[in-house]
Formats: sequence, structure tokens, C-alpha cells
Amino acid sequence: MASRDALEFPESDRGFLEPQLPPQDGSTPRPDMPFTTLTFATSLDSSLAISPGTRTVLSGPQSKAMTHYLRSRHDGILIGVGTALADDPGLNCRLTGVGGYGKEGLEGQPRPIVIDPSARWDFSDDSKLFQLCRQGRGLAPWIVTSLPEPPAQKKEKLEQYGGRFLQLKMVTLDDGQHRIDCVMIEGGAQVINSLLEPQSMSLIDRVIVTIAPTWLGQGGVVVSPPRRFDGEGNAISAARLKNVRWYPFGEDVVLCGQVRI
Ligand SMILES: NC(=O)C1=CN([C@@H]2O[C@H](COP(=O)(O)OP(=O)(O)OC[C@H]3O[C@@H](n4cnc5c(N)ncnc54)[C@H](OP(=O)(O)O)[C@@H]3O)[C@@H](O)[C@H]2O)C=CC1
Ligand SMILES: Nc1nc(O)c(N)c(N[C@@H]2O[C@H](COP(=O)(O)O)[C@@H](O)[C@H]2O)n1
Repeated sequence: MASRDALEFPESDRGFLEPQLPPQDGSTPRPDMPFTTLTFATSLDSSLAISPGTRTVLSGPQSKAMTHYLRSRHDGILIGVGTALADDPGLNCRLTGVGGYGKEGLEGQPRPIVIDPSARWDFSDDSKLFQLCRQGRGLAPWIVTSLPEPPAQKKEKLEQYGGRFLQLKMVTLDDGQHRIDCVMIEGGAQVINSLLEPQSMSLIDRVIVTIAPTWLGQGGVVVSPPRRFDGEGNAISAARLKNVRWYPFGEDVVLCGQVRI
């Protein structure tokens, strides 16, 4: 039976998204690299949150359900440590019919991946992610760190739940069981802004942005990649999408496209 807090994303809305999603046969556009979707919700003034260190609800119910559908179609969800600290996120999929929400096991649940170079996320049993693990509603996170020896207590706790630390140079796992074919990158701003820099933008296969009809005002956590200049020193746009599609979800609009390289 589906749980009371489960979300529904109707079949009628799924067709629009299908061409944007990772191929279901696990094939990837670049060898040994996952299919990557950059997806987030923004205000009209490009803010992800009203101020640093806070969580702001931008998506309405329909686009929120869409995000959970996207989660169900990716193996992993990636965030930066700034988001883990600010949001205490669940990072699971709460759609009816996935594991923990009407289905046995954890089928359809993505692996949370937290980029935490210095292992500064001070997680505990009370962290939302670990509560969901105990309830059989989400997978334990993988934490990508550059520390050769992550703190022993954190490592022990993480492994208790089935999570693990990955050192930066070991992101690509060579044991096939833990392969990740597609990753959904949710943010936050620093992660997104760095991915939209020229040297990284080719790593993004799709961009799916929920735009909420609100201005959060100055002082927000903003998506705005570093400015670029042409050969004559004139400012040019930092990044632009091609193959753009728009879709309304309630009061929000969802924009899909590919970064023009
Ligand atoms: N509306 C939405 O859809 C979303 C909103 N958010 C919001 O965004 C905010 C958090 O954003 P922000 O503060 O920018 O934090 P981020 O989540 O982007 O995390 C930033 C940290 O991650 C590490 N990091 C980021 N980029 C890289 C990189 N390229 N290589 C290595 N490490 C990297 C750094 O850690 P270190 O400093 O330790 O080296 C950095 O300080 C929160 O308020 C959250 O609510 C987040 C996701 C989605
Ligand atoms: N799609 C979307 N809409 C918003 O309004 C948001 N604030 C976010 N934030 C992202 O979702 C994470 C929270 O996930 P849980 O609901 O806790 O599972 C948050 O950490 C951001 O990555 N996304």
C-alpha cells in the first residue's frame, strides 16, 4: 500500500520529460562517465535560497513531484556540503511505487552523493538522511572527500548505515556492483556555478530548471557563473542553453535544455 506522504506524478506529464532523461539501457554519452542532469529550482532573480545557510521552498506541488520523478530515474543525487549543512535534506524519492513508498526494498531510490572535500558535514543519527535509512525509505550517502583518512567516527557511522567515503581520486569505482550510470546534480549554488564554467560545462548532459514565480530579493544564494569575455575583452554570456523546451507545472515553469558548448 502507498504511504500517506507519498507523491504522485501523473503519466500524462511524463512524456514531455522522457527525451531529457538518461537512457534506460544504462548507455552514457561519454565512455566511463555517467549521464549528468543539472537540475534545481530557482526564483526569477536566480536565487536557490533566500539567504545563505537556509532552505527555501520554491517548487510548487507539481514541480516538486516532477523532481521526485527525476530522482527515481537517476542512480545518484549529488549535492555540495553547503546544501547538506543548510538543508539537512532527505535526498530520497518519495514517489508512490518506489521502494519504501508502496514497494518492498529500496528499488528506485537514488544514492545520495555529497561533495565534502574536508569532511565538514557533521551528520548524526538524527540527520534526515539517516532517519530515512532506518525507516527503509532511502539509501545511505556516499561522501566524496579529498582527505586521505576521513575522521574515524564519521566513517564508522556512515558505514553502519551502508554509506561510504570516496576519496576524490577514487570516484570511479572499478567494482561493477557500485557503478553509477546517471547522476542528478541538485546544487547548491557553488556546485552549479562551478559546473557552468567553460572547463566543466561539457560534463553536463541535460539541464532541467524549475522556475518559481517569485523574486527572493537581494542577498539570496544565487546561480550566476563567472563572467566570460571574448578575444577583444567584451563581456559575453557565461553559458547558454540549446534545444530548449518549456513546460508549465501549476504556477511554475520547467525549462529543459542542453548547454551550448
Ligand atoms: N532551490 C534548489 O533547487 C536548491 C537549493 N539549494 C540551496 O543552496 C544553498 C547551498 O548552496 P552553497 O552554499 O553554494 O553550497 P553547495 O551545496 O554548492 O556546497 C558548497 C561546498 O561544496 C564544495 N564544492 C562545491 N563545488 C565544488 C567543486 N567544484 N569541487 C570541489 N568541492 C566543491 C565546497 O566545500 P568546501 O568549502 O568544504 O571545500 C563548497 O564550499 C542552500 O541554501 C540550499 O538550500 C541547494 C540545492 C538545490
Ligand atoms: N526541486 C527543488 N525545489 C525546491 O523548492 C528546493 N528547495 C529544492 N531543494 C533541493 O532539494 C533538497 C531537499 O530534498 P528533500 O525534500 O529533503 O528530499 C535540497 O537539499 C535541495 O537539493 N529542490
